Amino acid sequence: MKRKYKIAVLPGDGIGPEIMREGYKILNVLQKNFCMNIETKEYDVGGIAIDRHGIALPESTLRGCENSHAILFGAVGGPKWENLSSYLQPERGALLPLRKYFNLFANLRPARLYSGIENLSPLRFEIVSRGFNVLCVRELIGGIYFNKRKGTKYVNSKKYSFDTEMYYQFEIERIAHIAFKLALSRKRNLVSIDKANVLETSVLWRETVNTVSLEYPEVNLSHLYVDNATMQLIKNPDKFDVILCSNLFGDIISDECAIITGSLGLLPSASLNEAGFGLYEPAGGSAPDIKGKNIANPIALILSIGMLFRYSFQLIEISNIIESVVYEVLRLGYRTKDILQKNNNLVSTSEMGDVISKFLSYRRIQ
Ligand SMILES: NC(=O)c1ccc[n+]([C@@H]2O[C@H](COP(=O)([O-])OP(=O)(O)OC[C@H]3O[C@@H](n4cnc5c(N)ncnc54)[C@H](O)[C@@H]3O)[C@@H](O)[C@H]2O)c1
Ligand SMILES: CC(C)[C@H](C(=O)O)[C@@H](O)C(=O)O
Ligand SMILES: [Mg+2]
Repeated sequence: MKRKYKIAVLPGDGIGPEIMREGYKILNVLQKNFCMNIETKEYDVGGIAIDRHGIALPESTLRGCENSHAILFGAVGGPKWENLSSYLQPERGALLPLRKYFNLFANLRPARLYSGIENLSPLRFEIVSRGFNVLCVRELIGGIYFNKRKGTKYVNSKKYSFDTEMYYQFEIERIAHIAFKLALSRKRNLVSIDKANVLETSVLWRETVNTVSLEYPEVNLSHLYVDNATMQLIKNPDKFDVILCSNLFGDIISDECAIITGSLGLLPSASLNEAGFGLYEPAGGSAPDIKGKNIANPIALILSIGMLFRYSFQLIEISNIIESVVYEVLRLGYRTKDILQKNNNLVSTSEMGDVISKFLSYRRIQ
């Protein structure tokens, strides 16, 4: 009997449902043309869940995710829910708890500028023609995002707020091992990013990454302060291979990596736990500014499906095919508005999904 692949689909808010529609087209092609037994079940999450169930992460959604082999996530958040108490909002009420609940500490965000489509980048051709192929490895369930010592208080009637950055050594160790292992399968070049000239957590981060590095003598490790790293990425993007960051620094650095490749709408992500269970989502958000216009780029979501097949189902060939079809379509000049250049063929969200699924349907597993 064919293995059944059960995917919990959480479209969410804003452009989430729009790009997810294109994701379904890809899954349908895999089902029909690649004879895969894929079962999808959709659940509410984020603002839409607040509207329908009163909370951003309903029990039914959590149970649905638990009963699946992987989670495919669109995006959450938007102006409609911004005035709720912060812990009830879609981001802090659903996305962060989902990451924590499933222990998804390893966030992989691969950003790549393929040759022939360097013009997608806002950087000068002479810089990007040297190449850009980076895997951002972000710690996802620790640090300043999750520490409970946070809040807003008054002292002598002066209002203040605080958040606390804190890392256990084991949290740094486990994400460092992931980054080193991934570096072994790439160019063996790892840059760890911190702010060890100022922050205690970064001193521990650097010390721990150095200790872990002793187990990976084949990997060339270097450290950069985060301010310098943001600059070096723009100046010498080709010098990076794997980047290791804390939760907050990884959030920022990964958006920078995305725009080096042309758009946030191109950056996929996988968030994994020790057992390999994963949540897959575009690195970008619900993009309220372009919601409902059929102009959002569905590629980050489609590449996230590719990552899902790679990391949760170990179907590497399927994942490679999805990736290569996406880059073929881009090379042929099909572009959504966010990455449109002169002489390109402007397509809508749904047309991009149609083109990619059509090209995918011509492919076969060897
Ligand atoms: N994973 C998530 O669910 C997630 C991630 C980031 C932000 N958010 C939420 O999304 C909302 C908007 O946040 P923001 O505006 O800071 O970030 P955003 O990522 O939604 O948008 C930033 C910019 O990138 C563009 N963009 C993003 N994805 C795109 C795509 N697929 N195609 C074309 N352009 C795209 C947007 O139009 C916008 O100009 C907030 O509520 C935020 O908290 C959610
Ligand atoms: C929406 C937000 C909580 C989230 C994060 O900060 O992790 C997003 O920006 C991301 O990059 O996945
Ligand atoms: Mg982000």
